[in-house]
Amino acid sequence: MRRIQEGFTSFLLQSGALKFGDFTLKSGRRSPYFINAGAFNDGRLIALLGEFYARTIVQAVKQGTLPADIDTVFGPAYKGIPLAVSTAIALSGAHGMPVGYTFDRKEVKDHGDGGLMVGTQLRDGMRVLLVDDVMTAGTAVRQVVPKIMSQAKVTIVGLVLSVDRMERTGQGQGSAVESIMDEFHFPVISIVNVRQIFGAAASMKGPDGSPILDQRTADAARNYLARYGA
Ligand SMILES: O=P(O)(O)OC[C@H]1O[C@H](OP(=O)(O)OP(=O)(O)O)[C@H](O)[C@@H]1O
Ligand SMILES: O=C(O)c1cc(=O)[nH]c(=O)[nH]1
Repeated sequence: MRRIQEGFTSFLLQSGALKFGDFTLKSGRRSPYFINAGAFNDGRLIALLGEFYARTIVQAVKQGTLPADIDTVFGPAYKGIPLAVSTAIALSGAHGMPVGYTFDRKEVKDHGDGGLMVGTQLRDGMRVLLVDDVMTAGTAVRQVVPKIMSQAKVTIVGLVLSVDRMERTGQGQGSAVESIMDEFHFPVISIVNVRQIFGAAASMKGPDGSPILDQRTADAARNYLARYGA
């Protein structure tokens, strides 16, 4: 797994998906780093991303954390949509795990095909695997789970993320990921977490041989995690 984590950190940096600066998050927190899944904006990058998800899922199936018989991969709109599609392509192709893909509309469509969901329609008894890019406070997941369950009696078998930001949500010490696992009783697996990203990036050099992480960025990240990290 360590090789996946280092490879994925390089991928985040090279694609420009991992940015350093000053970002206001959905939770209102101001973060010195940000993962922008919108940077996976061409066929090669999104195919590579889908392959990282597929390899993580296959590994979790081998370890018994996820079941092998997943019916559909669900990505919450909007940025979850290309994740679900690229993961379904990678699983169904090279990994021999045929699955559907599903995503929600943010608004219900009342003409044509209509409905709230696009792709494989959810039916009672299906096993659904959620994918999303990052988790900070867990709000996106808390919003989408009831939406899924309003469609059919499915089992959500787990959630796979690109990055667990490992942030505390309330006064307690636990992370948002831990709260979601307690609340919904499914495993949450991340390709990489924020501490692994900074651990791997610390020894990486740019094309000109200079360190990827300058001291100021490393200090800002450390301070942010000391304040908000689980
Ligand atoms: O754990 P949380 O605090 O919910 O934060 C993380 C979520 O926020 C972002 O989505 P956003 O709602 O901005 O939607 P988008 O996919 O339409 O950009 C991101 O894609 C995650 O889904
Ligand atoms: O918490 C968020 O809003 C958030 C954090 C992050 O790193 N990336 C993102 O798209 N959203």
